[in-house]
Amino acid sequence: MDSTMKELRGGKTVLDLDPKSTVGGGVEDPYGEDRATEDQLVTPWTISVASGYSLLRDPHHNKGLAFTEKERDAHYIRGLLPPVVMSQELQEKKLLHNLRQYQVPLQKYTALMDLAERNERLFYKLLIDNVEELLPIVYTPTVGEACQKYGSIFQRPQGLYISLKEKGKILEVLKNWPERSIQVIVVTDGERILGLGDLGCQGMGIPVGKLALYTALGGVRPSSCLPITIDVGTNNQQLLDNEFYIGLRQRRATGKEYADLLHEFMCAVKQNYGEKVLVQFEDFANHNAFDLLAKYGTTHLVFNDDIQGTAVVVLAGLVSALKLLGGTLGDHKFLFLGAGEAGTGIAELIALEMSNQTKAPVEETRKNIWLVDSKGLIVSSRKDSLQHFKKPWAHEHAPVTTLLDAVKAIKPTVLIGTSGVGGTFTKEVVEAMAEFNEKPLILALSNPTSQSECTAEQAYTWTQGRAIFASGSPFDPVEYNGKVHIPGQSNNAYIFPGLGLGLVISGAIRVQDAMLLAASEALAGQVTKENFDKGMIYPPFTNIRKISAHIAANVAAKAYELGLATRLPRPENLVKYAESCMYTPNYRTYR
Ligand SMILES: O=C([O-])CC(=O)C(=O)O
Ligand SMILES: [Mg+2]
Repeated sequence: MDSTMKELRGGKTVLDLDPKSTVGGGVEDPYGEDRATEDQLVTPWTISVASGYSLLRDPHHNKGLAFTEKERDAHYIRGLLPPVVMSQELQEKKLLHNLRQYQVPLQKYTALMDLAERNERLFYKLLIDNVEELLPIVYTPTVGEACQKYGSIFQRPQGLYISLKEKGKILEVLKNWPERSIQVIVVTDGERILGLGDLGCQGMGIPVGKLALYTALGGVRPSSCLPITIDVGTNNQQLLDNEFYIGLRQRRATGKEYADLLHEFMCAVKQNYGEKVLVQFEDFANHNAFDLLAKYGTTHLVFNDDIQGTAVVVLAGLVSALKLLGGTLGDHKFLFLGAGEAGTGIAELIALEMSNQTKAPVEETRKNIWLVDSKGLIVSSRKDSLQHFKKPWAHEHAPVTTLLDAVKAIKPTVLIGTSGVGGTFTKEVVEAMAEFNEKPLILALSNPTSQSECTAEQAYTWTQGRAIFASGSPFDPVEYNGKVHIPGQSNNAYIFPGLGLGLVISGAIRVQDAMLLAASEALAGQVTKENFDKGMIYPPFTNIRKISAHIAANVAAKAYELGLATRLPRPENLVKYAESCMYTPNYRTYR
């Protein structure tokens, strides 16, 4: 096989396999070097490094104590390590043991980020093998606290920072990133980090966390992932006053200045990486998120995780909840608290799916869905003063100012919280839901845990154990009246890794609603009878790589059907193909 020379930072050279090997009946394999076959693990690439010292400090190649005697001789490592040779499994066991000694989640977070910086494969092996335990550390909720304290805990940059200072030079900045074949970018401007508000440049923890999940949960190769934070300032005065703040010390640029920087960024991304690179918008504020998605949705491969990813995971949860509740989507009535990205995004996807099922126009199916924002129920008399994304939901109704009154007036079967404000599903609200629903479906989706509209325990207690409950952030199982209830985690982490993998392996060039529905259907299809018997509406995260492969396959199939896939010919068995493309973190043998 061909080899290519790659310059390592510090002037060392590594011989690497050409990542564009051809596999699977002539289909160009986007993952090349990272296919998970046994063959690959025992007859791996050729690597020759001028200095063993630099090999030990390169997180992509470092294996620490797992370097074998032969490798220590061949790659100038002898003496640079203690004599013992340790297996990856034993290294993993040791790390897990050490992590469990920390009482504070943020300490676990920094320990895991240090590991990623030191030994990437061990980091991913640990994360994949212990996903349920470590997801709340690397991701929501701990990542939220990490962003709040990012300036203080900052050690090394983990992604690309593009600030107003880089205006006119964004293409050059992209070229400074050491990897060239980027397939997925997650970008934030930090203005609405989870439900925590404007964290400015410190929002970087979010793209880093999301992309760690792209690799661990979706099998996208780490070197193909690029976290980016766009810094246009922050309106968070506490951060501006904090001496350790890492971002621009100015208030947010808006209007043309903002739009121009974003436009330069989007153009530079396409110019540098081509049209098949996926750009995932993450945690932008409402007033930019919808506009960016609309503006670039027709020219770039873009996806908004908060509008679309959250919608897909919630729709999947609703479809599987129907197995417990009975009826069709059209038989249910939905009430949202929160009419921003997540609220209106979910509402629109539900209305679309209802319309597909009943053939009624979407203008009709929307009428089963009601939204409450900070000023009360969204009704037609408020139309003039509403932001454009709220207008489709302004139905005929007398004004209602509180959530409790809205619940009493609308009598929803499903209550969905996307408000970003913790504790807003009060006892009265939840009890009202339980009054006219045998099994009230309650989704408290705001993140992190502190912003959840109610806790799992509250939902089960206030409904005498009758609620079907899921939340954005994880909650432990709750015992009520001798029965254990397992809350679902309705988080877009179920979706974006598989959806992104599907886009990448099919070479898709656009995201369309039909692909979102395909992703949702695939997730709902992964909930087993055993899960339903336990009252679960989502499968456990332990199976997430298999789930992601099914989501990827369904999304890719839809991309081919719509003529949006460029990777030809279409592989016959897309699930198998998706699985075969997934990155595995096991060490390779270096010859
Ligand atoms: O990051 C998460 O856990 C889910 C999400 O996108 C958000 O809350 O903004
Ligand atoms: Mg988000």
